[in-house]
Amino acid sequence: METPDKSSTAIAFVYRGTLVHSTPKEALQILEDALLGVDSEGKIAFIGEGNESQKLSEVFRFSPSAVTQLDQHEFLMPGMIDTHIHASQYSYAGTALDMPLLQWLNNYTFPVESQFKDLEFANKVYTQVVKRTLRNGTTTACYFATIHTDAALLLGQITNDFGQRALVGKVCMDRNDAVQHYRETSQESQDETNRFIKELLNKKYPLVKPVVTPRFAPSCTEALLAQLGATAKNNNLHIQSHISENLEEIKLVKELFPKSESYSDVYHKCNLLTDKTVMAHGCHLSDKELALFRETGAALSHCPNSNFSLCSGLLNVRNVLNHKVKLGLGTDVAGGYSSSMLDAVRRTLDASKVLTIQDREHKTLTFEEVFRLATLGGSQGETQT
Ligand SMILES: O=c1[nH]c(=O)c2nc[nH]c2[nH]1
Ligand SMILES: [Zn+2]
Repeated sequence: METPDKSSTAIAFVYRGTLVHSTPKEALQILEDALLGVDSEGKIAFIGEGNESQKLSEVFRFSPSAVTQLDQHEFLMPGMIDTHIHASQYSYAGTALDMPLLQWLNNYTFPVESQFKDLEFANKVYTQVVKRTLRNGTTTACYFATIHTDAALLLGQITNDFGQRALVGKVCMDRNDAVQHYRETSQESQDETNRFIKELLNKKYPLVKPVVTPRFAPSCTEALLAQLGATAKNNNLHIQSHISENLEEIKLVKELFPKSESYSDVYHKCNLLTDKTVMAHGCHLSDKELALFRETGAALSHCPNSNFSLCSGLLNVRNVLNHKVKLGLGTDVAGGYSSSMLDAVRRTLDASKVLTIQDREHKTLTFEEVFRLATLGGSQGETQT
C-alpha cells in the first residue's frame, strides 16, 4: 500500500477487482483483488489490497459500502497513449492506401488538409476523431492538425471539452511544390506558430498543450526548422515530426540537405532532437542515428499500421529498445487505417513476427512488452515536463 497523504482531496470513487498495468521492471503486472481509490480531481489516491478495505476506508475516509466491485471478467488498465495521429486525416481513414508516402501526400493528404481553412469542416472532423479515439481507450493523443492556426486551436478546445489529454500541433510547412496553395511562407509559419502557442497556452486548458510541429524535413526549409527549434527551446515545448519513413523520402532529404550527414542530423543541427521530441516512424534509422536519439533523449513513435499500409518499411523495435531509445506506439491515421491503439498493439506484434520470419535470431516482442509500449512507453515521450 502507498503511504497515505492525510491532506489529500476527498475520495470520489473506489473500485475493487483486477488491475492490469506496467512498470519499468515488469511489462505486465496483474493485481488481483486490488483496491483503487480516485480523488475528486480524477487522480489515483491509493492502490491497496482488497483485504485492506477497512483500514483504507479509515485512512482515506470513504464508506466501505461505496466500493464498486468489478465483475469476474472485468479489469482496470491505464488509458492508452497514441503518440502520433493526424486528426485532420480522420475523414478518409481506411481509404486511399494505394500509393507510397510521397505520392500519397501529394495526391490525397495535402488536398484534404487544405480544406481545414473551413472551420465548420474542421469542427466536424475534429469532434469525430476525438470522440472515436476516446471510445477506443485513447486517453492521451499527440495530434497533428494542419497549417491553419484557428482550426488547430479549435482542436485544442475540442480535446479539452471532451477531457482528453493532448498535445496539439499546428503543422508547419514552407515548402510544397505539389499542392502550392497548401503551404506557408517561412514568416507566416513562424508568426502563426507563435500565435498558436500563445493563444493555446492562454486558454490554460489543464490537459492540452501545444507541440511544435514541423511536418517533416522535405516540407520545411532549413531556416524554418532552425526557427522552430529555437521556438521550442524558448518556450520549453514538445516537438513532433516524421523521420526516415521510406527510402524515397530519405533520398529526397539527402538532396535537399546535402551538408547533413544523415536525416537525424538535419533535425539535430536545428535543435529539434530534445528530450521532449517525438519522431514518427524511424523505420530506416542507422544504429548511429539511434545513438543520437539516445544521447539527446528524443523518442520514437512506432506506427506499424501506417508502415504496412504505405509499404514504408519495418521498424525493428527490439533494436530501438536495445539502444535504450524511448518508444511509444502511434496509429498514424490516415497512413494507418485504424484509430484504435489496440490495432497498433496487434500490428506491432505482427511487424515483430515478420522480422522473426526474416531472421530466426530476432527476438520477437512479447504481448506483455507491447502492452507496456502502448501505455507506459507512450507516456515517456509525451509527459516529459
Ligand atoms: O505517415 C505520414 N503521414 C503524413 O501526413 C506525413 N507527412 C510527412 N510525412 C508523413 N508521414
Ligand atoms: Zn504521420
